[in-house]
Amino acid sequence: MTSTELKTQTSSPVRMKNLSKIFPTQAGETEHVAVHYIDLEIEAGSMVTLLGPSGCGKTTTLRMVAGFEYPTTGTIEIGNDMVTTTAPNKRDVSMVFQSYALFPHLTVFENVAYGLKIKGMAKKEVQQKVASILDLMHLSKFRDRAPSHLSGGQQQRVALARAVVTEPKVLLFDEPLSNLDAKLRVYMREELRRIQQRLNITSLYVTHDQVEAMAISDKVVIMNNGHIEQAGSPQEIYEDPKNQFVADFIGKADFLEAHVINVSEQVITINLEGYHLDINNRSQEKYAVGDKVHCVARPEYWYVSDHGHVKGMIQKKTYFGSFIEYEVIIKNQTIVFEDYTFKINGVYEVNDVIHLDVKPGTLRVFPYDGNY
Ligand SMILES: Nc1ncnc2c1ncn2[C@@H]1O[C@H](COP(=O)(O)OP(=O)(O)OP(=O)(O)O)[C@@H](O)[C@H]1O
Repeated sequence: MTSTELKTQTSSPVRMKNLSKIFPTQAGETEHVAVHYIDLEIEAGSMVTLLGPSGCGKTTTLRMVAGFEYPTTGTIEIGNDMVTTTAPNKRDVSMVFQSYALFPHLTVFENVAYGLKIKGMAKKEVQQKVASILDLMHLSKFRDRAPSHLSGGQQQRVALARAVVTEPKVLLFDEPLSNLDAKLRVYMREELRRIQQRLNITSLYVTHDQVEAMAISDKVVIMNNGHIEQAGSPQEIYEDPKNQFVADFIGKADFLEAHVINVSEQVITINLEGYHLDINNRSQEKYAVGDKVHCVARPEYWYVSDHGHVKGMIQKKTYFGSFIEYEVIIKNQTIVFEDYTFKINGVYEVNDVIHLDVKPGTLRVFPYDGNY
């Protein structure tokens, strides 16, 4: 293989240890802890996404890995190199921005070639390498166009080509798809994941969009107030949220008030509006009989059953094409139930009384917190 062919890289992990960022006091304000002593590893060749509400510290974390901000405490390693305070251009990372940040006066080819020329690569090698990457990104036919003559999606592909052509150790994405319309976002996120996996580049991605995060990530990191609430595969985060914040932030969840009526090593039995439900006892929290708890249920885990544990009346029905969402009143609380089987099993109407059961092992309990 020549150096101009596209390689699947030997990737490097990124390790952040005890990383924090405290922005200094400004006039009239107290100092602000944007990132709060986090530990996080991005495994070699993997895609990790930072997800969380506005202001939770996602961008600041990304910028510390890029070298645009220096941490207040902690360290950042890329492979075997400690880069905590290394200048951005010396740490072998590339960043893809929401704004594309292409050079308007250069063609697509020249934009992608720029970083290689700066590195002093010979002209012939540059030609071959850029041609390979444009081919991989399905951009060859646009090579002589100016960025202004491309669509948003095409411009973002050029930005990605420019970021990966220099074979950086780490690729950083700062909400790269935010400017694209919904359909193009879906297409582009698939493209982006394909390229990241094809080139095996260790990547850190910041987004507000949880579906996007689930679709492209090996690991999703849920941040809140500068802390990591949970890091795990998309499935772990969705199916086994560690706390109320994660359960509430990812997907839909009912937070139902209930009381503990029995606790064994394996099972916590709760009383939900007079109905008794068994829940796997996997929580770190210790519960006692009489404790008030939140019982958290995902809407798609409920199903109608003649002998269902919980009886209620439908008060609202909404059609979403692939499922129907029912709001079911259970005495003083509402269970939201999404029925994906209605095209086979039939439809219920408002005021119908139904019995619901829930898929075993899918309910969670958390300590009662008036915020939910
Ligand atoms: N240069 C700065 N000086 C002072 N405070 C800052 C600075 N940059 C960010 N912050 C604050 O740090 C906190 C975290 O900001 P950050 O941009 O990392 O959040 P975010 O999760 O990326 O938010 P968003 O999703 O809105 O982009 C915010 O409260 C923000 O106001």
